[in-house]
Amino acid sequence: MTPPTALTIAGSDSGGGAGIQADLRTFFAHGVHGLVALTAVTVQNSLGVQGFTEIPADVVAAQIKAVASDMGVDAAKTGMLATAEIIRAVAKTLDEVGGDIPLVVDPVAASMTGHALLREDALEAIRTELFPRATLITPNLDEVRLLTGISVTSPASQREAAEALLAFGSRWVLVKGGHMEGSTCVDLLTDGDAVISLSGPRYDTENTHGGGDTMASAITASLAKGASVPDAVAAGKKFIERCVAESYPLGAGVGPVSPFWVLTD
Ligand SMILES: Nc1ncnc2c1ncn2[C@@H]1O[C@H](COP(=O)(O)OP(=O)(O)OP(=O)(O)O)[C@@H](O)[C@H]1O
Ligand SMILES: Cc1ncc(CO)c(N)n1
Repeated sequence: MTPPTALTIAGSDSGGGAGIQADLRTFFAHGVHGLVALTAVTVQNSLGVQGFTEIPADVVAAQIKAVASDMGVDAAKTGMLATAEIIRAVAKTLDEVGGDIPLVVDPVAASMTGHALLREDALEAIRTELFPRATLITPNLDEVRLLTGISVTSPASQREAAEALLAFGSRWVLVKGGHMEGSTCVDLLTDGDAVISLSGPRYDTENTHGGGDTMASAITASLAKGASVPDAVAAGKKFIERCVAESYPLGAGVGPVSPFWVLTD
């Protein structure tokens, strides 16, 4: 039987733990066929990002059109978009191929080691071009600070930030709390009416490379299967928790989260 399809519009991680590699293995783990529009090639390992080169914006647009026109896209997500030009091309192309495709925008600005994955003017383009088209945006706390100026340190400031982000026009906002202090990891999901707090244990591991990408692509896979946003996010939270719990060391730096448990569960 033909499985649902999910499109990732994102960069390649040569280390295999983040970017399109994380997205494709997460789609596979959900029984969803992954489609790819590659935006950039990063030179990256467990120690960080050594550099990247972007794909021409018209080639990014052509990849989206090629798969959407022939195979169909049940849900899409964006990760590393690299430049404002690529962001504008992605927004325009998504409008052309079907504005009603559920879209998860993970506003990737930097790797977890702090290396920029976005040229300087591009975060503003994500905010103005993609957020209004998004079903859900999934910023981490660094991205929240860059986008709103709010430093999230408490449940109250997490909620304040979520409301400020909603004003940029996405249907739903998920403020991820992976970088907050404490023995639990609390993510906050809201559409302005519903406010849903998703809390889980914080696992004691350094190996969280690809965690944000894996969570956003798990949510996208559930949306591709027809789940509602709250159900897709709740399932994504369970999925990423297990992937963090089973993460493994690889290289001298930060190892990746792992979806391999689905093969033996
Ligand atoms: N140590 C941990 N234990 C359990 N869950 C975690 C841990 N770290 C992060 N998470 C969860 O993983 C998901 C991703 O969160 P996080 O805030 O780390 O995203 P991110 O910063 O975008 O990821 P990345 O590390 O890939 O940049 C969230 O649901 C968060 O609660
Ligand atoms: C290609 C790529 N996309 C996203 C991230 C963020 O995890 C990364 N490190 N590399």
